[in-house]
Amino acid sequence: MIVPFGARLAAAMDASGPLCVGIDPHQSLLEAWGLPDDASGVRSFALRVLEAVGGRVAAVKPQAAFFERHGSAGVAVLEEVVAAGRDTGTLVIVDAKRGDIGSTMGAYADAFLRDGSPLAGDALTISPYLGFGSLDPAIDLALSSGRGLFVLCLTSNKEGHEVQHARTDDGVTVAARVAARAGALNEGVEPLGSIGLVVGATIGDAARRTGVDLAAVNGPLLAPGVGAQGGGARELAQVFGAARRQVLASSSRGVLAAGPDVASLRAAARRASDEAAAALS
Ligand SMILES: O=C(O)c1cc(=O)[nH]c(=O)n1[C@@H]1O[C@H](COP(=O)(O)O)[C@@H](O)[C@H]1O
Repeated sequence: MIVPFGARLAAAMDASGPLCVGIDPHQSLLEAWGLPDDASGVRSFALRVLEAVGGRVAAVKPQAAFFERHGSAGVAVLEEVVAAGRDTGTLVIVDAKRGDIGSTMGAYADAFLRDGSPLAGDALTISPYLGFGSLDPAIDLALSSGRGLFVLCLTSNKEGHEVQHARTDDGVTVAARVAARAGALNEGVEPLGSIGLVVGATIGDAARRTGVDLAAVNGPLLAPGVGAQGGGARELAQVFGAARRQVLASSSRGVLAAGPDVASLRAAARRASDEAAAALS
């Protein structure tokens, strides 16, 4: 029986706390860890993070760009990391932020969401800014394979408002429309739907200002921006309010800066997870 991603994530957050550790092998971090800026360095880095946090946090999120910048050898490492992450029992969210017209989106869906594909983790980040309907092939495949999606809604970067806060002909903001479409797909699903949103921990009161009803999404809310971008306990509580139980706080550099020592990385992840749990309880 296929257990949907939303149910698997809810169980993982209950068991391990509401933290996702981003695996972002920045050039500067590789250097700080004494690793070469090539695919072998990225491999050592990512496997070290998995050794530290695999099976101990709800999810990990390898950021595809940092693997892709090393070409096919880097992509092969991403495939290895997706498999190794899943082997630890921790959910793997592949952060590739894909988005394209529907027919091409079908090919991305095959790559990142189809059983047997080496790049398919448990969930994928995707962009709805070619129109929410363009995501249909990914939504169909995610739901039929027990995987999840995190659709960019209110992102943590300062430029996101240009598109996300814009109002459509009927006066509804783009972000509110994205959230409503995700909510419709998750309607009535217990304990949590599988079509999540990305809502940055740094957005302040933007959900209220844009008319986004986060609780009504009834799906997971991936909250990057924790740690290095300034999101902390106060920000998480402020941004998410009544939707707190849906939040998966995500930190990359905030945890990774504690490396390369495994015990230090593990302790940093524990602290971040405990802080997020306290802020979201
Ligand atoms: O989808 C994401 O994960 C994401 C969305 C967003 O709005 N903001 C954001 O920072 N991210 C990702 O989250 C990670 C943040 O890294 P740190 O700032 O080091 O914690 C990066 O991999 C970003 O690409």
